[in-house]
Amino acid sequence: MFGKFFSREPSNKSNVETNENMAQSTKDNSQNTLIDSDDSQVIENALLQYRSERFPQGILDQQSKLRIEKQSSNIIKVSLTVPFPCQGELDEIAISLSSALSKEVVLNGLLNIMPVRQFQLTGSGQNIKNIIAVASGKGGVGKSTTTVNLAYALMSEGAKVGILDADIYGPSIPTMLGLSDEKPTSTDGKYMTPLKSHGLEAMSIGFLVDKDDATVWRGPMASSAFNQLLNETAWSELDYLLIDMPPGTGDIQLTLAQKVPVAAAVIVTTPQDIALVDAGKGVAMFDKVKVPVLGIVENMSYHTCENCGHQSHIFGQAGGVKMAEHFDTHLLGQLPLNIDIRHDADTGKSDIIENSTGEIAQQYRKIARNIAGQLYLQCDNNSSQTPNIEISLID
Ligand SMILES: Nc1ncnc2c1ncn2[C@@H]1O[C@H](COP(=O)(O)OP(=O)(O)OP(=O)(O)O)[C@@H](O)[C@H]1O
Repeated sequence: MFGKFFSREPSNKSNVETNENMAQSTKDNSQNTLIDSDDSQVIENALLQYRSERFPQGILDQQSKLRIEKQSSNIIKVSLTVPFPCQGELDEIAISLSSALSKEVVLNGLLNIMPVRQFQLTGSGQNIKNIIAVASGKGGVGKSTTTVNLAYALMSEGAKVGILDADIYGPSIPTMLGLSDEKPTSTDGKYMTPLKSHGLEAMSIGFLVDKDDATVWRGPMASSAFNQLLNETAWSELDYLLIDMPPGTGDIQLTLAQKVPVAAAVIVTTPQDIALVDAGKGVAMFDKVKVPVLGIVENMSYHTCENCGHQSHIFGQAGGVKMAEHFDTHLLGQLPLNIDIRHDADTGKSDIIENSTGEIAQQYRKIARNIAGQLYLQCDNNSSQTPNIEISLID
């Protein structure tokens, strides 16, 4: 995978101070903790040349700072600034570097996320960098389950994340986060403190009123309840706030999409024809209010038999792929119909937090990286600029 990265050609970036020079300058002081300049060159070249779906123009961009430290004779620690959460991808690069150098290489991403449409909470000075709406045209496709798991997955990738449950008519987030018996409190009588599950901040109408009361609300009432939830919650400084939108594409959804400074939207669907038609309406709705759609997550795409490993496509096959092509958007990922996903959602557990390198967690984490990466690529103007790399070598 990394064959092409390990050529020893000198970097053509004039502003890159070579590790050899830096190594030379510190050599006399700390001979035994000094990093081998060959190792450092291999790491630098690998990162400079690294390309992926999420980093078509390279992982070291204009703001990148690369720091290469030797932790012990056999461990090299590398920190680099990244424009969106992608720790899982850095871990994969680290594995390849470790095997190439026969030393343990640890890659640590320092987040430098540019806000696309920053939301400032009135009176608190706190900012939410990016609000992402998660929507589905049709109910029951697993939108809330996917929102919760993607929020945990973004956290596992390194981001600070919150969830706002805008599914006023059927708030399921409290149950999915294991917070159904909790009530928010307020320290100043003005703002509600969001509830937390494994560090994920959450607010839902389900924390405040009885489920049955909310289901009879009409449009304006639902809309004002939603505004209160967003504006009267004392969110921390968040990188991403995911909004679990009510299912459908009617007036309520349209009003919500217009009222909130949503940076982008993600559409969840199953591969069934009927769900896909409705998901298409979701794409059209966001187009209408000029909110970029980052792509489609196909949920319940396939089921893998626990006994023989056979994959069956219970709800049809390739629907999400066709839909993404039709709407000229991205298929952000496909998730299995899986009993653990259902069990976690019903019992308020999170396999992603408890086993962040497990198979299901890796699937959600990859989609989370695709979402954050697409937001960066589609909406951030700096993404195409030439790298200006600062490299420091610490001994
Ligand atoms: N990938 C999956 N594998 C197994 N079960 C799933 C999966 N995704 C969702 N589910 C289950 O499907 C049911 C519906 O999911 P969920 O409530 O997330 O759907 P929704 O689209 O948000 O529904 P609504 O539109 O009614 O709010 C839940 O019981 C959930 O546990």
